[in-house]
Amino acid sequence: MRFKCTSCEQAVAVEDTKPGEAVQCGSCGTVLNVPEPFDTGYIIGEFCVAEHIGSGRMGEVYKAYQETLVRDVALKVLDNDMAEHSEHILEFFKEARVAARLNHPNIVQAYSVNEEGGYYYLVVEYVFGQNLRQMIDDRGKLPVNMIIRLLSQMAHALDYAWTTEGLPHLSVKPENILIDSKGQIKISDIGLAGSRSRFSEGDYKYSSPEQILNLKVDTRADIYALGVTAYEALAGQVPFDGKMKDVNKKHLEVDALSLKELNPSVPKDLVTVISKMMAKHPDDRYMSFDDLAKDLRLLRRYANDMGTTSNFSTKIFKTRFSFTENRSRQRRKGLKLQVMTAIVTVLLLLGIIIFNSDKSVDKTIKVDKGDTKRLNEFSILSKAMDQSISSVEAFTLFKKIENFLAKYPSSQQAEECLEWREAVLEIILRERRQNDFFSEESSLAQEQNENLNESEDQNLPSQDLGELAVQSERDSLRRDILRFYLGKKTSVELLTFLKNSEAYDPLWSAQFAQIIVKASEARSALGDSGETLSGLLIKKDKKDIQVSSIQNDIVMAEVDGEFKSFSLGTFNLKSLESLLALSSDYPREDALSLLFWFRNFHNCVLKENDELSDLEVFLIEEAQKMAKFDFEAYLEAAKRSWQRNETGTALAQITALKQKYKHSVLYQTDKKKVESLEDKIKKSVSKRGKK
Ligand SMILES: Nc1ncnc2c1ncn2[C@@H]1O[C@H](COP(=O)(O)OP(=O)(O)OP(=O)(O)O)[C@@H](O)[C@H]1O
Repeated sequence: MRFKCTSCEQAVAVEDTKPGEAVQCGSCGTVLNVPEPFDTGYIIGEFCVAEHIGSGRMGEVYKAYQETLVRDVALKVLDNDMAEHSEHILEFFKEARVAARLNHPNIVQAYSVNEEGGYYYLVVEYVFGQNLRQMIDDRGKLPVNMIIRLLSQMAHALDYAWTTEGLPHLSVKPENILIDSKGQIKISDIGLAGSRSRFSEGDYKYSSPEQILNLKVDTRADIYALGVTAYEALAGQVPFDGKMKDVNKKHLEVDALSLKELNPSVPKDLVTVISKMMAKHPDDRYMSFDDLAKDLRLLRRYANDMGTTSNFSTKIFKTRFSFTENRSRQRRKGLKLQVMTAIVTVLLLLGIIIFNSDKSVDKTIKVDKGDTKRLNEFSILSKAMDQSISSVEAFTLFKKIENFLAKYPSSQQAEECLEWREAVLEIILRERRQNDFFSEESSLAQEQNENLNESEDQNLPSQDLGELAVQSERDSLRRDILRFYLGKKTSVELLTFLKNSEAYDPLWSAQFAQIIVKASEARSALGDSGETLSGLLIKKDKKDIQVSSIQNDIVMAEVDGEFKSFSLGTFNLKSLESLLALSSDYPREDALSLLFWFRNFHNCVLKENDELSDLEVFLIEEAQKMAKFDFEAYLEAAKRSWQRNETGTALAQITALKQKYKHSVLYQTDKKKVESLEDKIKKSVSKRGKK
């Protein structure tokens, strides 16, 4: 484990020691006591724990500092109970990945999800401020304007999550609403509904009737919970209090006490909005957060005029509100009916399961011929199980088994498949643990090499499995990574990203991590000191040449014992070198370094007719797109300068364009266009000269 020395602030790494034992700091010699995991100073991944913030259903929450990115973060560490179940971990990772895709000013940003030493933790934006629970506890009833603002911001965030990812929050409550020091509202834990609900019965005081009844839920369940939250913040008490059983009953059947009576300063219109949010039947609520946001906008617009007697906007609300008292009552009846139906259904199901459990497998479901082949693949895996199966293969197989189960959930073969799925998951997790290559910077390269050698030495268990490993899931992940890479992300960001994706595709991530590290080295060598990239093998005029150095657009290389220089623009399109001729400045270096290292990393030299890997093809395509963009931008700039009569600039621009692209396909294709513009510019220049 690692922790920070309290004296010199350097990281101290210790092995086989227990918390409380005395050790000496390797840097300054101070004698220190080994802290408990997650005590202040404890280091996990690249995060140094600062303090414990609180506890939730998923586990403990800590404030920590991320030195590489110089920022505070919050670490949400999974409970041991939860971390013991591989399927929960997988779900946690899956949900965290979806959460990380969300990007909204009113949503606590999820950064990454990691594992170290058996601890699984989510890293999220740290919100410096208070949560709504603390505010209600400290201040009692909160101001009307603040709640309208809170509702609006929450509505935007929840609408965004629902419309972009189809994610309901399903745990909206004051504890999850954070208010930062500038008054900005941020909702936390979005996307983690499944992981959270595993270990508790839920936030019953905020649960919508449909959640209580276990019916299908959508974003309207969040509308209900947010209504309850707003009610509590304004009334200083929840609408329904007591034991879970009683509260559930009240959610289903009882109307809350009048908010107006509990807090006369709440305007009638706001009372109406909150009542509509808390309607028992989802159809009587706002249909979406967007609808709610519209009413809130109206409320805010008139906020200055709002008073206890104001009813200026009632007209507007009335036209929008779709429900009447009558309909509401009908709904309630309907709801009761649904409760009865739900109970009867559960009893029936229980009956069926108890008395006729054999029939839960429908043996008549036939597996298609094509899909029977899949089962053979699964059985091949079974034989190869104890041999070396890479995690990539395991992951692909896992996906396949999942698909099979989704298609034939109650077939005879499903049971066997479930067992295989479990076993495959084990492999994935085992590999994940083995690939923990980010724990120590210094041993990074060595560990990666080990991982790589291991994977190279592996005998692929079968042709079938080998093919399985090249599946689309993996490719899309690669694409993400490459986009990141080409999108000028820093290496640190990329490494963090890889660390997360490693759970998904550990082997490839490990390889790519090495490429990134090396490519960054190459890039900095290219950029600053002009140091060599000697040793790189590239293909030129059908010969393998060894690069001596690359600077700007010039490659120095030894060919037949002689040092020669080449313009990068002269490299063949189909080889990886063509990237240089095609891409614009920054990405060109990145992409090329990456490709060089990719090739060298695999100890192979690109031959003229070599088939390019998917990765390379993709990189080349990306580079081509970027180059096209760059080329057109040059052309457009020259044209504009010429139109503005800035002929000197125009000439310089067109000359630069030609110099940069004269060897590229882009130039060949648009040669006429370039030359005709050049002609026009030159004519203007000479006209000016004559004048
Ligand atoms: N990103 C964050 N920044 C600052 N404090 C946070 C952050 N996330 C959570 N907290 C605080 O940590 C505590 C525990 O949060 P957590 O989300 O784990 O549990 P909860 O919301 O109280 O309950 P539940 O797990 O049921 O959602 C809360 O007091 C919360 O305000």
